[in-house]
Amino acid sequence: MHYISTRGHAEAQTFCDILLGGLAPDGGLYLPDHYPQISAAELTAWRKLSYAELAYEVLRRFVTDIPPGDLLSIVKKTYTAQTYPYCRTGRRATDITPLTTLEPGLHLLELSNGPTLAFKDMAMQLLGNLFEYVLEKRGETINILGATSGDTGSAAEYAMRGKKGVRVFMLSPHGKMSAFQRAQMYSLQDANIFNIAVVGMFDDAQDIVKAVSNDAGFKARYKIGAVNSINWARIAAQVVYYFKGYFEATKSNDERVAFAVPSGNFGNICAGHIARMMGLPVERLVLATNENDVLDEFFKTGCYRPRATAETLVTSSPSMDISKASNFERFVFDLVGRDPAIVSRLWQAVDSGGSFDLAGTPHFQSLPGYAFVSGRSTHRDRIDTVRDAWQRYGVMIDTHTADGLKVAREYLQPAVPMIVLETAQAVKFSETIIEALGREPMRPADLEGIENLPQRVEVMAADVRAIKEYIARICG
Ligand SMILES: Cc1ncc(COP(=O)(O)O)c(C=O)c1O
Ligand SMILES: N[C@@H](CCOP(=O)(O)O)C(=O)O
Repeated sequence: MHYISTRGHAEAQTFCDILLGGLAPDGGLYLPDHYPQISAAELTAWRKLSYAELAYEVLRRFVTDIPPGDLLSIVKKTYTAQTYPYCRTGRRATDITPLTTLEPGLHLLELSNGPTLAFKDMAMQLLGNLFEYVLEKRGETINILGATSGDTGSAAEYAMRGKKGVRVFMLSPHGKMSAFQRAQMYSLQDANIFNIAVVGMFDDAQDIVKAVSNDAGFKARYKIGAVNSINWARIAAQVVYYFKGYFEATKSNDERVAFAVPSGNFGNICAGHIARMMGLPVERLVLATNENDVLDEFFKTGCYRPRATAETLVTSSPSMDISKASNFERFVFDLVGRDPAIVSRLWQAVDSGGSFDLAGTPHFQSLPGYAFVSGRSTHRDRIDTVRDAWQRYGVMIDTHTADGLKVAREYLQPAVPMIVLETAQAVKFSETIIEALGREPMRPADLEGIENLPQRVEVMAADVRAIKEYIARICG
C-alpha cells in the first residue's frame, strides 16, 4: 500500500514514512492510493472478533511495511480494557467501545473510555505505540507539533508522555477550553511535554502547525511530526470503530446502518467515509456541527466557506469550534474523482482566505453517492438534548455528543439503526451539564480534583516565527 498526496506533488510513500512525516511536502494530505475492499466473507468473519483482533484486520490493509507479527503485538498492547477503563455504562469486561441502546433503532457508541475521556484516545494510544516502535527501529527521534481545541492535546500528551525520543509541543487556544480540558493538559509535568496557549482560536493554532510543517528546512532540522488527524495513521485507527459499531448494532451483514458524527476538523467522519468506501454497509453518514456550521453549509449548498477567527464562535461544544476543517480536503479529493489538480486549485482559494462553490458542478451532483447528510445544533439544542437523554434514558452525554444526537434525530429512518458516536464524556464540560441537569457530571474517582493541580503552560501570540523560535530553543 502506498500513500499519495491530495495535491499531487509529493512522492508516494509507505505507511511508516507518512506516520513520521504527517503533512505531505506539497501541503496536501496523504491518502492510500486505493481503498482496500472487504469481501462479504471477510465481513462475516470480522463480526466475531474482539476490538484488538478487528483493529489488526483493518490496519494490516493499510500498514504493509510493519511485519504482521509486530503489528499484531502493537495492536494487542494498545486495545486492552486497562487502557480504556472509564466505562460509564455496564459492559463486558473486554469491551473497548460498548454500544448502548437508547431506544430501538437508536444507539450510542461509547468511544470515550480512554485515559482522557474523549474519542481521540482510540487512535492516539495506537499512535504512541506506533511512534515508539518505528523510532526505535530507525534509531530516530521526533518533535511532535500539534494543535488542539481541547481533546487532541490531552490525548496526545497522555499517549506520548515519557516516550523515548518523543517531544510534544501542543498549541491550544488560550482561554477557550473547559477548565477540565486545561487541567488535563497543563497539569502534566513530564519533561517531554510542552504546552503553548496561543492567543486565538483552534484554526490559528492549526494554521501554525501547517506553516511550520510546510517549511521543509525547519521540519527536517527539528524532525517535526504530527498527531493531528492530518496524520493518516489517526484516520486509519478511527476506521476500526465504524466496523465495530456496525457489528454491535446489527445481527447480519444484510443490514445497513447510519452513523451520526459530531464534527469539526472532519477527521472522525472522514474515517466513516473510508469505512464505507471499503465496503461497510453504511446507509448514511450524518454530519453534525455546532453553531460553527461551515461543513453543514457545504453539504447543504455546495459552498465551502471557512470563517475567519473573528467569525468563529466560542460555544458550549468547544472542541468543535473549528471553521477550517483539515480533513475535508481528503473527502473532496474523492469527490472530484481523485484529481489533485482540482484539489490544488480549490485549496489555493482556501489557503488564501477564500472559499469555493461546487454547486452546479458534476462533483456536487455526485455528492448523494457518498451518503452524507448534515445538520447543526445550538446551545439551546445542546441543553435540551443533554436533559432529554438524562431524563428519558438515564444516560449522561457530553455537549458534543448532544450535537450528534440532536442531528441524528432529524435523519432517523425505519429499519436503519442510527449509531451516534459519543465523542467525549460529560465531565469534560461540567459547566454546561450543570446548566442542563442542575447537577455535577459523574467523574472517575482518580480524576477528582484535577483542576487544583499545579499547571505549566506558556502563553504566546499566534505567530509562526515565535513558535519556531520556541521549538528551536527547547530542541537546542
Ligand atoms: C469531543 C469532540 N467531539 C467532536 C470533535 C470533532 O471531531 P473531528 O474534528 O474529527 O470532526 C472533536 C474534535 O475533533 C472533539 O474533541
Ligand atoms: N477537536 C480537536 C481538534 C483537532 O482535531 P484533530 O482530530 O485533527 O486532531 C481537539 O479536540 O483538539
